[in-house]
Amino acid sequence: MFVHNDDRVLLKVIKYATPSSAGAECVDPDCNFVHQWVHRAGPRPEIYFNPNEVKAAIVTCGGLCPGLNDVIRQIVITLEIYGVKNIVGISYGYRGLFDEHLPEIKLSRKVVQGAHLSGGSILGVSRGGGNVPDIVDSIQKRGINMLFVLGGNGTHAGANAIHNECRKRQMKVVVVGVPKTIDNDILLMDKTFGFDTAVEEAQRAINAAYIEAHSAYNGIGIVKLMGRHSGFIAMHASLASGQIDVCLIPEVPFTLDGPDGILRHLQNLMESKTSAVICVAEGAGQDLLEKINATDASGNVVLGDIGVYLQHQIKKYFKGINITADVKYIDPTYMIRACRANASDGILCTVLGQNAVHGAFAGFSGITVGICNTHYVYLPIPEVISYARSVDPNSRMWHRCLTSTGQPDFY
Ligand SMILES: Nc1ncnc2c1ncn2[C@@H]1O[C@H](COP(=O)(O)OP(=O)(O)O)[C@@H](O)[C@H]1O
Ligand SMILES: O=P(O)(O)OC[C@H]1O[C@](O)(COP(=O)(O)O)[C@@H](O)[C@@H]1O
Ligand SMILES: [Mg+2]
Repeated sequence: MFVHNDDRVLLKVIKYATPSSAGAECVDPDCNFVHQWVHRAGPRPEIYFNPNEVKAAIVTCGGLCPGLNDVIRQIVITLEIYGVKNIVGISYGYRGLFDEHLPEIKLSRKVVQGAHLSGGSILGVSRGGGNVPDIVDSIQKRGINMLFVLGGNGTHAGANAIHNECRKRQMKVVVVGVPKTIDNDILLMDKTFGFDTAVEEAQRAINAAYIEAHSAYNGIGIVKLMGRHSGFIAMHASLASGQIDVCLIPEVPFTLDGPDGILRHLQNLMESKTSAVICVAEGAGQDLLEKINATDASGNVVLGDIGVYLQHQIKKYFKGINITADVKYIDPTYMIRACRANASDGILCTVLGQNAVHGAFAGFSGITVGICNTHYVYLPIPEVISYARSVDPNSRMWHRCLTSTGQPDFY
């Protein structure tokens, strides 16, 4: 069963009645519906490559994310179904494309069969390094003509630059991305793989913090979750657990001190229910911390530890008002990131991997695959990385989260 090249998927599916409807995005006062669509993903009847002439390479970049191995596995399996025999893995992200000491890893169904049973990436990951012309020289030298790039915003910026350089050199090479970000910060898609697993795994940490807090006299638990600029994991994990009293995300500023601050709210919670659990995203409250003024190898800003800071400030506050408080801090971030994908992400990874290969065989390049309104689509890379997706503080989901925690505005 083939997909027609003119099949389209709508990006927006709500027709708002008025600009005042919750979450309305209207272009005019009547909220007329504007059709915005993207290509439907899937196999085409005509293929652009002779499978015998394909050398496919897969590379995984950036931080780890549950599901990387599932996607690698499915790309390999689907390529073999198309009849491709020359499939390689690139070691340690883009580094494997410029460091000549890192050999290619020969991939086949046999090699990847059980890869999804563990977390991480069988190919390894890395941040930073590499200039695009050197990477494209290496692609040319190795005879790679299909490149599958698994990574986040930075990786996709690299993938797009590689695609443009290949076009400039008139190379018959397709570059297809599969968005990997546990933070779920890629635009235009329902979610990215690994996010669901992260939310699920975070429940274990939240539950531990809850039990500790509820078993202690005036217990306060703090759980820090990933999310550099986007609080999706913290928001969804808080909503899922129903055990969180205060959820803090990068998109919503807060104060600690004063009558509207978090510390006073915690004091009220100790008086009313004798325990509290806080879920904080790593990028939250950075304005309260001393700037580190450093970036990682990829140029991402290094954040201060908001969890440690909160723990310290809460302890100091309760000591100052002479109230006993037992504060416990849990940072499960790397334990979550190293997990294998759950069932729902396993399906997402499988379908994304299959569609990445269909897109490459259709001859599309500079694209990435995603799920949009429950349908699988191909999106142009520049569109999805024009900025990082973040939680809208006016969104219904954030308000649902606030209703669930019962927290006030902290400013
Ligand atoms: N603007 C860019 N152009 C080219 N390559 C980039 C760019 N930004 C990041 N990269 C490369 O992409 C890789 C992954 O980036 P990083 O930010 O660490 O992870 P993520 O892809 O998850 O955002 C790194 O090797 C980095 O050097
Ligand atoms: O310790 P590392 O590798 O820098 O990773 C930490 C970062 O990785 C993430 O989980 C995801 O980041 P990427 O999308 O860039 O891989 C961030 O939330 C976090 O700040
Ligand atoms: Mg990045």
